[in-house]
Amino acid sequence: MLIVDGLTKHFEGGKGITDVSFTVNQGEVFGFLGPNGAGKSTTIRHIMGFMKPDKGHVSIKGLDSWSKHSEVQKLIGYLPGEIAFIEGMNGKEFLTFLADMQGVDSSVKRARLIERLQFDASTPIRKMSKGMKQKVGIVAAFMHDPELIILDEPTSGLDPLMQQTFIELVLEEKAKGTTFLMSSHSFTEIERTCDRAAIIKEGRVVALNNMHELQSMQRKLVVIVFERNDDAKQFALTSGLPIVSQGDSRVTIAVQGNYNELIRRCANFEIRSIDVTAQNLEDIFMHYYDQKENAL
Ligand SMILES: Nc1ncnc2c1ncn2[C@@H]1O[C@H](COP(=O)(O)OP(=O)(O)OP(=O)(O)O)[C@@H](O)[C@H]1O
Repeated sequence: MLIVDGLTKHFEGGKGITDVSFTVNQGEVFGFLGPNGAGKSTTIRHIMGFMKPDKGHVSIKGLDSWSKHSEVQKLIGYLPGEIAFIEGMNGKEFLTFLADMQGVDSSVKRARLIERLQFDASTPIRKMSKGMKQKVGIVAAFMHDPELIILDEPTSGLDPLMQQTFIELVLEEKAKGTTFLMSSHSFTEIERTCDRAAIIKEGRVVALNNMHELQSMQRKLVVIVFERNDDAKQFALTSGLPIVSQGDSRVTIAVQGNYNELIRRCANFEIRSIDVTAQNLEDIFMHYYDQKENAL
């Protein structure tokens, strides 16, 4: 469905993207992960045909994104990182305006999406919160049943309940065979929706994994509080597990699959509490790159 091949664009000042390549198959949900400024939006703008690459190309259903951009854009539902609204319109008027341009009668689906996302579309856009504007953008990307939906950080500004509704919407469309590419900072969002994901850093794809592989990269941080400070000290010295931090009666360790070992080691001590938190995406990147660099 989508082929990104050797995409390179260098901006003045040395930023940009270099040799970005990946493919997204029909019906697949593909995640695009990376820290701020990694090059996600730049890649997406090339896919949309808004920018001419220095090198490489993008094709969608065999059509070149740059030279055939108007045909390509008809196939896509697109949510940009920052939506450009038209002055003076309310949500409904803006969506009707877009629907006319899309040339598809999407009124039924539009109303359903507005109901699911629970917002008042008759609110003037200039009075809308960031989250409400984001909802208008999501409706615009989904309403005309495009074959490919491209979303640039779709849940930024949405509360946790709406993030959940968004995940459900993606899964429903996926079940119908819609293809997705979405950039995100949220591991949970990517984990719940995507089949595969690429990790981009400093303009280069540094990893391309299926979700199972990505999940196994996610370490858990386990905070153990011991009954006695001495026990905490001894545990830290003798457990052989990777200690992240230690102080008084508290020891934090990073666990990546070695749960049995953790439980065995803890069994010798009086434990007051154990808390487990998942590493955030940024930490996964850091850990992943550290490993890579050490391996080189
Ligand atoms: N038109 C441009 N001219 C010059 N530099 C640019 C331009 N567009 C993007 N950049 C730079 O290229 C780099 C990649 O930006 P991009 O917006 O693609 O990152 P991103 O991964 O989407 O980040 P974020 O998560 O913050 O949205 C950044 O350093 C950015 O400042």
